[in-house]
Amino acid sequence: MIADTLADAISDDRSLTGNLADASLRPAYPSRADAEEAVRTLLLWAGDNPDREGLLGTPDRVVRSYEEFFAGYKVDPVDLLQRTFEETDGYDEMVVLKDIRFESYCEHHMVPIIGKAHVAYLPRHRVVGISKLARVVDVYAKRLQIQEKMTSQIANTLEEVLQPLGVAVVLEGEHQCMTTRGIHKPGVSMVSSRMLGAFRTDPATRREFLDLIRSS
Ligand SMILES: Nc1nc2c(ncn2[C@@H]2O[C@H](COP(=O)(O)OP(=O)(O)OP(=O)(O)O)[C@@H](O)[C@H]2O)c(=O)[nH]1
Ligand SMILES: [Zn+2]
Repeated sequence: MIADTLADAISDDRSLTGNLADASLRPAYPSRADAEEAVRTLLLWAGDNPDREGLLGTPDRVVRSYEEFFAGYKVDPVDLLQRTFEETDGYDEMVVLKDIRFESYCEHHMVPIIGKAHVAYLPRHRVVGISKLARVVDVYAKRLQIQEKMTSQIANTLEEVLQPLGVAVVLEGEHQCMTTRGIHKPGVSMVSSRMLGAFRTDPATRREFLDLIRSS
């Protein structure tokens, strides 16, 4: 399902994050003109003149950029996983998709978190198209996030929809709020993980996954 507006998307429980679940706490969805006006205000706040030639098109460009950065609010990740394949001739080993680049946005500072996701699952009966694993990563990345929440959302969705024997998700992210502002520590990356099913209960399964994502 592709929702027409953010308001439609956030009225769907599966797309919800945080307080958006409670309609009474949800502010009205702004018009495009309101969004562009907000960018003009920020240009003024930065100390520049939004009416100078070089900045005249900037509110429109920023709003279009935001549509791209935050496209994940309009997609239901559950829908992405509906097509599965049963004919695997008994395949019952781990499936690992590693080094999936993601671009997300820190919910505290609204600056990029750029990194890699590694996703694995142990199929029960059916497998899913591997591009769909990367699509699920993208849907949650293209929202305002903290890395721990994004890690859990990816793992929980795969578990809920595929009902496999286990799911593992590891994210490595560089947070621009730590590299280009504040503490200014370039080169630092945050690692987060969520292990479910066999990846949580069976140390050998967990080890195999961690070895596979480490090897080049
Ligand atoms: N746990 C976690 N923290 C994050 C993530 N992204 C950013 N942060 C941190 O969120 C915190 C927000 O802290 P605040 O003290 O409210 O904000 P701030 O004054 O801008 O903090 P500084 O970044 O230390 O300048 C900072 O420590 C960030 O490094 C994330 O994905 N997970
Ligand atoms: Zn931040």
